[in-house]
Amino acid sequence: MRFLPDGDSMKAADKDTIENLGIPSLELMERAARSCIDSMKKEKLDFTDVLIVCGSGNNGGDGFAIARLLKEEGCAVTVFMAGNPAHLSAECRYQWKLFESIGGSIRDHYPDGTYSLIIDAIFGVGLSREVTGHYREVIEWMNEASGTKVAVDIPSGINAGNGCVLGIAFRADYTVTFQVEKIGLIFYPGKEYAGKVTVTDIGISLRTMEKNKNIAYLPDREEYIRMLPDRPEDSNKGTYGRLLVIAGSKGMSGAAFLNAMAAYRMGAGLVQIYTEESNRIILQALLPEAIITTYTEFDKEEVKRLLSHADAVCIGSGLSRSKTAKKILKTVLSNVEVACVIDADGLNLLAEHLKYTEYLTEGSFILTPHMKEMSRLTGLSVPEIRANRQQVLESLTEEWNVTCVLKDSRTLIGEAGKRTCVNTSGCQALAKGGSGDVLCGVIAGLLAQGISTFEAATLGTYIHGLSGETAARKKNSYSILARDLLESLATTDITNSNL
Ligand SMILES: NC(=O)C1=CN([C@@H]2O[C@H](COP(=O)(O)OP(=O)(O)OC[C@H]3O[C@@H](n4cnc5c(N)ncnc54)[C@H](OP(=O)(O)O)[C@@H]3O)[C@@H](O)[C@H]2O)[C@@H](O)CC1
Ligand SMILES: Nc1ncnc2c1ncn2[C@@H]1O[C@H](COP(=O)(O)OP(=O)(O)O)[C@@H](O)[C@H]1O
Ligand SMILES: [K+]
Repeated sequence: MRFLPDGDSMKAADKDTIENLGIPSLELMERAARSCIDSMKKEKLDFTDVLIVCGSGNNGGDGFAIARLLKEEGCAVTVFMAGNPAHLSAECRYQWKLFESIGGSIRDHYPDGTYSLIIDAIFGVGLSREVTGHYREVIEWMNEASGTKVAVDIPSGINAGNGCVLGIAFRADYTVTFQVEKIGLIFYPGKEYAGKVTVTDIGISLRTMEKNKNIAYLPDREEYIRMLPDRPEDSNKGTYGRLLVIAGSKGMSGAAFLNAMAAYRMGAGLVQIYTEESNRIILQALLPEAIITTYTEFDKEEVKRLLSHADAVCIGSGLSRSKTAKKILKTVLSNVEVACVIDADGLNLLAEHLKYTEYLTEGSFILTPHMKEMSRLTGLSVPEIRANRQQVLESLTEEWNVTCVLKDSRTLIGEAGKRTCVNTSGCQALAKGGSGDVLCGVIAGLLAQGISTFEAATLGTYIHGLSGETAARKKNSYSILARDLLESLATTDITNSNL
C-alpha cells in the first residue's frame, strides 16, 4: 500500500524522522535537493539557464540547496527570492547563506530574461492559506514564462490535502515529490497542475503514518488480486451467490440491465431482477440469463420473499423516486439481512427521508453516491465536499456505520473504522450515463460471491476503472458507452501484470 498524506501528516513524518530517528533536517534537505536534480537529469531537462524561485520556508530551503548543487556543477543558475526575508525558516536561512558563500547571487525581483528551466520552490506542504498579492503575481509570471517548469515537492498553490488550487497555482511539467505522493497530487486539479510526478526516497520514515488511520492509502495491485473471490473447479452457480437487483422504473430498463449484466460479468452465480412490469420484455431480450420478477404496485410480501432468497442485494439504479419506489426501499432497508448496495435513486430517496438512515447502522450497506448525491445526503454543497471529501466521507461512514464509495474522477472508498482507500484506475471515458449503474452491478456481483463490503467496494471500483481504461484502448474515449464497459469487464484481467 502507498500512504497518501496531507501536509500536516507529511510534516509529522519529517519531524519524527528528524527528532526520533536522528536524521538532521539539513541532511534531509540535502537529499531532497540531490534527488530533485537527479530526477530532472533523468528526464533530460535542459540546464542551460536555470531560474529557481524560492519562498521563505523549507521548500525555499530546498530551492537554495538545488541552486548551490547546480552552481557547483557549473550551471548558470539565477535565484529569485520571492519569500519574505523576515520570515525565513532556520533551514532556509542556512541554505541561503551557503549559496551566497559559494558566490551565488540572489535577486529580490523577478529577473528579466528567458530560462530553459524554471524551478518552483515557493511553497511546499506548508502552504496554509490562499495565495494573494506579491506571491500571486510571481506565480502568474512563472506560468506565463517559457521554459520547462518543475515543482519541488508540490506545485506552489496546490493544497496538499485536497488538490484544490488556493487562489492560483504553479503549472508544472514535472513535480519531484519527497518520499510519498501527497493526496493533493492525486486529486484533480492538483494532479493536472503537477504534470509528471516522480517520487524520490530521501529516507523519511513513514511509521507515524502507519499509526495514523486518518491517512488515506492506495492499494497495490497485489492487494486487489488477493481480494478476488475464489473460483474453484468443484462449484456450481450456488457457490457464487444469488444477487437481487432492484432497479429500473416505468420505461427505464437500462439501469437494471447494466446492474445485472455487470454482476454476471463479475462472476455472480445467479441474478434476479425485480423491476416494473413494463420492463419485462425488453430485459428478457437483453439478458435472458437473468430471472425477472416484476411489479405494477407495491407488494411488501413479494419484496420480503425475494430478499429471503438473496445472498446480496443492490437497489436504486433507475428506480425513480415514486411512492412505490420509496416503499420498496423502506422494505429493503428494514428487512435485508445480507449485504446491500444502495445507488442513485435509492440514495436520493434516502436523502429525502433521512429518518430511514436509522436502518443503516444495523446492516451491511454500501452507498455509492456521486458528488451531487453526496451533496443531497449531507446538505453540503459540491465544492464544500470536493474541498473536504475525505473528511466528509469519513464522518458519514462513522455516523451511519456504512461503507461509502464517493464517486468522482478519483473515487474514495470509506468504511466505519477503516483507513480510507483512494482509487486511481479509470479515465474520462467513464464520464457517461450508465457507467455508475455498471459500478453498482460490479460491486454487488462481488458481494454475492461472499467477499466483505470493503473489499467488494474497493476491488469493484478498481476493476470498473480498469474496464474504462480497457474500453478506451479499443475505442476513442468520446465514443465509449456503458455497455462497452460490460464487454471490457470480460477482457480485463487484473492478474495480468501488463495492465
Ligand atoms: N526538514 C524538513 O522538514 C524537510 C522539508 N522539506 C521541504 O520543506 C517543505 C515544507 O516546508 P515548510 O513546512 O517550511 O513549509 P513551506 O511549504 O516551505 O511553506 C511555509 C512558508 O510559506 C509561508 N506561507 C504559507 N502559505 C502562504 C501563503 N498562502 N501566502 C504567503 N505565505 C505563505 C509560510 O509563512 P507563514 O505562514 O509562516 O507566514 C512559511 O514561510 C516540504 O514541502 C519540502 O519541500 C524537504 O526538504 C525534506 C525535509
Ligand atoms: N473523468 C473520470 N475519470 C475516472 N472515472 C470517472 C470519470 N468520470 C466518471 N467516472 C466514474 O464513472 C462513474 C459514473 O457514475 P455516475 O455519475 O453515477 O454515472 P451514472 O449515474 O450516469 O451511471 C463513477 O464510477 C465515476 O467514478
Ligand atoms: K513548490
